[in-house]
Amino acid sequence: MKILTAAQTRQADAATLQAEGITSAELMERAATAFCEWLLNRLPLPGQRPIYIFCGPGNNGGDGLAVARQLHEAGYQPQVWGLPAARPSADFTLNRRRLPTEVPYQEVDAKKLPPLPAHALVIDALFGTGLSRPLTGAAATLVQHLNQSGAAIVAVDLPSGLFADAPQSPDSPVVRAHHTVSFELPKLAFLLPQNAEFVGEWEVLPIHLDSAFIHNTSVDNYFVDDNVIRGRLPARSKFSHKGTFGHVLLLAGSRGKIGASVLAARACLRGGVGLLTVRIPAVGYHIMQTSAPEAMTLADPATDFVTELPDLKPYAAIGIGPGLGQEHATCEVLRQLLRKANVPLVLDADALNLLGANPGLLPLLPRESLLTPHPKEFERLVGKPARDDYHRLEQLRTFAREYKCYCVLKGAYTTLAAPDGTLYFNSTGNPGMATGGSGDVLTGLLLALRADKRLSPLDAALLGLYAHGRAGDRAAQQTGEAGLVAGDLVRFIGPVLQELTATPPRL
Ligand SMILES: NC(=O)C1=CN([C@@H]2O[C@H](COP(=O)(O)OP(=O)(O)OC[C@H]3O[C@@H](n4cnc5c(N)ncnc54)[C@H](O)[C@@H]3O)[C@@H](O)[C@H]2O)[C@H](O)CC1
Ligand SMILES: [K+]
Repeated sequence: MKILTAAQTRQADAATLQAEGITSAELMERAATAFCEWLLNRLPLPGQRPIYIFCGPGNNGGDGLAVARQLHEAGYQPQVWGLPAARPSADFTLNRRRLPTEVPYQEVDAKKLPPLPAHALVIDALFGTGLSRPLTGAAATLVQHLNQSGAAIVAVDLPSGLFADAPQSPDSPVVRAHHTVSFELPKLAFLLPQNAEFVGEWEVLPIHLDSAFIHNTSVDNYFVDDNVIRGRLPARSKFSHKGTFGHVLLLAGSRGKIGASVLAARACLRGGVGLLTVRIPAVGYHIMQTSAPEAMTLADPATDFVTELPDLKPYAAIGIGPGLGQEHATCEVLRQLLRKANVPLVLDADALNLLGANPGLLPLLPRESLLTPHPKEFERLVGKPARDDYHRLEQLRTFAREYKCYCVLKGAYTTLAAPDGTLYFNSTGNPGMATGGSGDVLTGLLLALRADKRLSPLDAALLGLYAHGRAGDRAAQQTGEAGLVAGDLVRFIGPVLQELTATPPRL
């Protein structure tokens, strides 16, 4: 799914009006109908809960007025409050006129704001994608009043005061919505941790914007949901053999962190790899052989950490990092690997910390390497903290472009940057996955998919991130979020990959 900017959303509206030959008021009616359908499925019967609709002067306010009319038609008695405005939009004015006389419409007076009972439902239709500057004056006072009311707030399209795709100034008030109900495509603002307190739970309802326009519009950001991923994994041919799915090498583990290498190895095996060899310090030899008997184990001459790079010839892809430690000798192994490897690399955890501590190694990264930092590791990689979440995304884009790599920033909506700077936001996963070892599982899974020659590097990465999150969602259904441990994810990799596999066309 594409993520459009506010400007592109306006263009999509215009393209839709032209392609369908409808008026902007008709499109607004469609948005209001979708919103009301969503709301009516959740509202108690009329009369049980007071509904307040706050409308701004633009088309977001116009949506609010159309919603008020439709709720009235459904038997509810909303109160509408409008911000005083010198030049309301044409569709606001039209819907103001269409508002039945039984629906009270009052102008907001910042000095005498309406009292809001805590059990009220507030619909925030003050500002949407047309917000052009931080809120001040009556609008700012009203937003603070709504936030302090304790009422449940549902925002139309965007919480008022929040920009769709840019940071807001820290002193500008923003509505703290419990739900944000938007139209057609998600907005970048919904996906950033710094906006979570304003956006609440979010939903995107279809209003059938012109699909040709959306198809032809190039964007910097994508949201990766089930529709994008399902069927991306080709079915296995009846005649495939273990060579088809590649022989991979995993360099991992150090004394006290052998578990990380075991989790990565198990995930790699469940990810469908043909053959797996693990390079591990001698202390981990027996552990690996018993915990992952399907893997071949190459013990390092050193007991506690990896000190020697094995012959790389047999391998279709190589992973390095889980539990690796940051010894000097291990850093030399990484340096040699970066110099010698001519197959896809997956780098995680201590391999990234070593890169961060030795930035001279970064230019050695082979093209299309896949790196999987969490925000702290990413900060070490780029060498400076981000000002905010938007700035971090720009750092991520720049990093991927500069080193021609795929770089994953792990977290809620884990974000993949491709070498051309495009960002892909993953939609699966849950807070239960914020637990030690879940990154090691991701590394193993990505390594298996990266070795699968049938998948492009982009597809391998997108599929791996999506499947990892979905395995986490399945696991959490059984264990609860708090009870989830990384090993639980491994069990669900197989079934999840099966679900995402392409099915042959029906006869
Ligand atoms: N495709 C869709 O998703 C559809 C969306 N619709 C709704 O339309 C709004 C966007 O409407 P627009 O008129 O462009 O903008 P707003 O209503 O958000 O606000 C514009 C209005 O507000 C003034 N303004 C801007 N910033 C401030 C400020 N800081 N303080 C005071 N006033 C401000 C500006 O001058 C304008 O007067 C979208 O979000 C959807 O809700 C359509 O209904 C259908 C299709
Ligand atoms: K709004």
